[in-house]
Amino acid sequence: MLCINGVRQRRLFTPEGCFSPRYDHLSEPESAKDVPAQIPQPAVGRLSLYFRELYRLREAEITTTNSKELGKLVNVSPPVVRRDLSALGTIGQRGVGYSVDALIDRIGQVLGSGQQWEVVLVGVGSLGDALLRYRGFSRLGFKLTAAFDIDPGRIGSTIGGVEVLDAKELERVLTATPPHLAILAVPADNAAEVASLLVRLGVSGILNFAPTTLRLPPRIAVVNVDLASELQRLAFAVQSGT
Ligand SMILES: NC(=O)c1ccc[n+]([C@@H]2O[C@H](COP(=O)([O-])OP(=O)(O)OC[C@H]3O[C@@H](n4cnc5c(N)ncnc54)[C@H](O)[C@@H]3O)[C@@H](O)[C@H]2O)c1
Repeated sequence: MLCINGVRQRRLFTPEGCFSPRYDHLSEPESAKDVPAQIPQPAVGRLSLYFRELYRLREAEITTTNSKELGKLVNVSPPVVRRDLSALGTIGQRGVGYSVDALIDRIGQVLGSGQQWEVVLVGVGSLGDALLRYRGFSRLGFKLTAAFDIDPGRIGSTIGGVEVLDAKELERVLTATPPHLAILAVPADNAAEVASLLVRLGVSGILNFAPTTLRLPPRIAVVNVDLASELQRLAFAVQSGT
């Protein structure tokens, strides 16, 4: 589960658990004009899964799909697929199904992948190193532009094509080219301080891997990723047979 940290005013998710696509920190892209106001949070998770599978279909040179096929790929029923996709507007054709390209465009538009997001990484330990090497971000519109660490053994190295800079350079680099998002992969004890600095330097959203709760202004979107909690949920599911 991605745990959404509380944000009181401009929310990524509303109190009802609905996703409100946000473009408030950017000049509004053309695509944002046609984005549904709210989407239930579970549907957002499914849209992301459809998106991933649609990419696979496109790579396999498959040009159309339907709710049955898509549902099978992400393990949900065809009516759920149809409901999720109809919330995005009319994109399917009876008897023909959905154009893979059109669906990728539309879901990408709604989830914000139809635009380029600049992302910085802070903390290039074992986790940060793996994230820098991961090739899956770019196709979703996320560009890792810079990485920072305090360890002299890491500074100056290039990982996944990104040079690791001294964290002392954060202010200078981010002031020159403010990123939209940041990934925080520092130890928990240092996370709050780094997060506050990132916010002061203009970052609007933080993907937080540090096992700590960040207290940030309500306008900042925070998504906490906690694999240990996920394992705990899995163990619970196995134990309780759910
Ligand atoms: N969410 C998850 O599922 C998950 C999984 C693994 C690790 N973690 C967490 O992610 C974080 C990173 O884990 P790791 O295994 O890579 O740890 P690590 O110790 O290997 O790496 C942490 C890195 O952060 C750097 N660092 C420390 N303070 C910094 C600062 N102020 N500015 C910039 N860099 C700084 C360190 O030099 C080090 O390179 C930890 O908080 C860990 O608990 C989360």
